[in-house]
Amino acid sequence: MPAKIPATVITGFLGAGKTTLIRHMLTHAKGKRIALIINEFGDLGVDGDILKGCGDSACRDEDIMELSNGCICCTVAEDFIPTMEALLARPDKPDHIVIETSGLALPQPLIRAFNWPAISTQVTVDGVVTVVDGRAVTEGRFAHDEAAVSAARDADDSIDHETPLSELFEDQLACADMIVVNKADLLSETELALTMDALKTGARPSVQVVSSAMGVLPVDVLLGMGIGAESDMEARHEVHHHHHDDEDDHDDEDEDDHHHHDHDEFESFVVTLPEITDPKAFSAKVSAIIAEHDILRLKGFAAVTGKPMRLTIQAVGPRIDSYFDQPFGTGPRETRLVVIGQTGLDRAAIETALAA
Ligand SMILES: Nc1nc2c(ncn2[C@@H]2O[C@H](COP(=O)(O)OP(=O)(O)OP(=O)(O)O)[C@@H](O)[C@H]2O)c(=O)[nH]1
Repeated sequence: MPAKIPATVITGFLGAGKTTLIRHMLTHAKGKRIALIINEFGDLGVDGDILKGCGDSACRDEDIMELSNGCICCTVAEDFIPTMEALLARPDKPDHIVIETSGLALPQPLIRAFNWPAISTQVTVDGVVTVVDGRAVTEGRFAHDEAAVSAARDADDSIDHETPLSELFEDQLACADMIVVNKADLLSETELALTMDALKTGARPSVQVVSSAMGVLPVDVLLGMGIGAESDMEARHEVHHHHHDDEDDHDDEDEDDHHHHDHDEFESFVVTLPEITDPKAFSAKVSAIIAEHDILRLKGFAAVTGKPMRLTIQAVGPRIDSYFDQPFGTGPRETRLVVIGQTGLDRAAIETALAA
């Protein structure tokens, strides 16, 4: 039997730094051929675009496969499995497969899909890497106080104290074989140490917790964890159930209902604008709009008058980043931004404010 191809799943909340980490990995995995499957929330393939054309890469553009933008947990059967099968049917097989889940995905159904016969005979899960925005965690953006929650639960089983945000975050952590506390550059040494300790305390004993800035980690640390064993799959499963143990004993179907529900909590839309003239002023305005409308994530590309390069705009919560990344291709010179938030965003007001 030929050796199975190892697959690494990269998960983590919106804007944690998954794409940044993968980009670093692809440009430092010399000699390996990596195939990449991307599932992004929102209708604009920003991540795929950033990863394609990143020059000296272990992944050729044709080895980057983007899943249609549905939620990966709900479309595993229709989308992910056929994509994997197509990849595995190619004559030139990759050395490693990397899957980037959307920041809003619950990774569990995806991980279970590796047990499908057509896949399990050829691919093994090497590890699940959960990327965490160290700054957001330190600021308590996903906070929920573990002790307070369990005390309240003990007092009254029927109370659901978790917001969808913290629940998603915990599910992503529960699946991890390795937790990467990213954005270490935005933390003091003490903050970083405290955050890492807190994550270690909450994780299974075998889980490694490492830190990074801009996703810089040795490729061998990320790929080649060699944790495909059934026992670990079981462990992940159990931790997952543990987090929902307020709802008795549910089977897989219940879980599917459950995350359908989670995904109704979020929405996204794309705003298309003409060229912008003043990137600084535009960034400042975008920041203000994000704060006013409680937008979780905004990203895309802007056309700036007089500049041949397109301006990549990335905002995660209150932080906004912009940089010129590559020339406009053949596409129209326009500004396209994807806006992601919890359901109830005032789309009309956001569009008007951005266009003003
Ligand atoms: N300061 C700092 N910024 C970072 C770091 N890692 C990523 N970023 C920035 O954070 C923003 C989001 O990074 P991405 O890599 O796109 O995050 P992601 O997890 O792929 O985002 P989604 O795909 O939208 O969920 C970008 O502006 C990055 O440049 C880091 O370690 N430090």
